[in-house]
Order: sequence, then C-alpha cells, then structure tokens
Amino acid sequence: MYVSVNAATSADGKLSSRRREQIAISGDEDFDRVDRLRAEADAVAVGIGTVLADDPSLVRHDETHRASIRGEDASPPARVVVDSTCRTPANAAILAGKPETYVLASEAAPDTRRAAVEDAGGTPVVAGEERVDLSGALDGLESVGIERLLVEGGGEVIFSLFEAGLVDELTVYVGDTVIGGRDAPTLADGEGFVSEFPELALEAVERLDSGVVLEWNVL
Ligand SMILES: NC(=O)C1=CN([C@@H]2O[C@H](COP(=O)(O)OP(=O)(O)OC[C@H]3O[C@@H](n4cnc5c(N)ncnc54)[C@H](O)[C@@H]3O)[C@@H](O)[C@H]2O)C=CC1
Ligand SMILES: Nc1nc(O)c(N)c(N[C@@H]2O[C@H](COP(=O)(O)O)[C@@H](O)[C@H]2O)n1
Repeated sequence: MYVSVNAATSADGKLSSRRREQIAISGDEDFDRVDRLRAEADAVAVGIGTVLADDPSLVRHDETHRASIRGEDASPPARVVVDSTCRTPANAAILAGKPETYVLASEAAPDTRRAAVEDAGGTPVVAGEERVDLSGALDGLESVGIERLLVEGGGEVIFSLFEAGLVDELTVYVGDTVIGGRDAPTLADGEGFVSEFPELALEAVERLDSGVVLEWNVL
C-alpha cells in the first residue's frame, strides 16, 4: 500500500490549539489541493482523536479530478478511522453518507462497541491486542482493494505510522500563524524519536494561499 500523509500546521508546527478545536490553517487554495489529494486516494484516514475533536465527514473531494484519473464511474474514496476500542460515536459524520467507513480496531474493542459501529454502517477491521497494529490493519485494507491511503492526522496517528515505517510521502501546508502551547497537537506526537529519525527527501516547495506547501518522499 502507498501511504501519503497530508496535514496543515501553523508556522510553529501545531495542528490545532491546546483546546484541540479544529482551526482553518489552510486557505481556499490549499483546501482545493486537499480535495484533489482525496480524489486520488482509495481511502482517507484520521485517528479517533480527530473524529472526537473535529467530527469530520471526509466526503469532500474533487469529483471532476477523480473522474479524470479513475473514470466516470469511480466510487468515492472510503473513510478510515484508527480507533482501538471503537469509540467512534454512532452519529459521527464519518459514519454517515455513501462512502464506506472502515474502523481500524484492536481486540480490546468491546463487542458492544463493534456492534454499535456496524449498526451505524461502519466496518470494523481488527488488528492488534491493545492499540491498533497499523501494519496488520493496512494489510486488511489492502485485502479490500485499498492501495492508496491518504492520512490527514492527527499527530498521534502520524507519529505511529512513521514509527512503523509505513509512510511513503509527507505533504505539509505551513500556514501564516503561530498557535503555540506545549499541549497543542503537533504534526508528529506520540513518544517521539530519540534515534533513527525518519529521513525525508524534499521533492517540491510551492507558495499557496498565504503559506507554503512542502512535499517530501520518505527515504
Ligand atoms: N491541521 C490539520 O491538518 C489536522 C489537525 N488535526 C487535529 O489533530 C488533533 C487530533 O490529534 P490527536 O489527538 O493526535 O489524535 P489522532 O487523530 O491522531 O488519534 C489518536 C488516537 O488514535 C487511537 N489509536 C489507536 N491505535 C493507534 C496507534 N497505533 N497509533 C496512534 N493512535 C492510535 C488512540 O486512541 C489515539 O489516542 C485535533 O485537534 C485535530 O483538530 C487532525 C487532522 C489534521
Ligand atoms: N488540510 C487541512 N487544513 C486545515 O487547516 C485543517 N484544519 C485540516 N483538518 C483536517 O480536515 C478534516 C475535516 O475534513 P472535512 O471537513 O470533513 O472535509 C479534519 O478532521 C482534519 O483531518 N486539514
């Protein structure tokens, strides 16, 4: 599977404020770029932290762009939530609407929560004992035809994907603001690396809106 990570940060590397409320860091041009990235993906993923903070639907994508690369009849990209214990609320926007939603869970998910996700239209994919085993879960997604995954965040999930060596490409829109705060989510949170830091090769730099888009391949 090819895994792209795309996110927007403030100039100081924050994904949102310490209140974990969604902030529009991107401007219109960058949101259009994200819609095109979504259109190119088989599925778009976020973590449960992002679902609980933002209640994203992840349904926006550039249909014209998708049709031009996938054909007129291409179904919309699926949605994915990394959610060990199936905490995704039954009324979450990510479970509503037409695209399929896969909830990556672990064996720690209570049967009642798995059933609640299924009743709400989601499809649990179980991998790992406590936390989601991302490598195993991505294998599960591949088995249902997902070959290009776009991950939008948040910082915990992005770090874990880097830690597991699963990221192929990283794109970051750096906006023209400072959020600050030691407790505000950053692009890669988790425990952090102390050695063997992932290395990146800069592929492109583009001015967009009032910020800059940086695109790296992961070596
Ligand atoms: N500016 C941007 O582009 C974006 C900003 N955000 C912001 O990020 C914040 C949410 O980020 P986080 O709190 O870091 O939550 P997250 O969205 O990264 O979800 C993390 C949660 O996923 C679950 N999980 C299960 N298995 C896991 C594994 N193997 N590795 C990591 N997590 C696993 C855990 O419950 C963990 O707490 C929100 O404030 C949201 O607004 C989120 C996406 C994009
Ligand atoms: N690319 C980008 N720029 C920002 O400024 C953002 N705040 C985000 N947030 C991400 O977008 C998701 C919401 O998407 P929909 O409204 O459902 O289309 C949100 O959950 C974050 O993943 N992204």
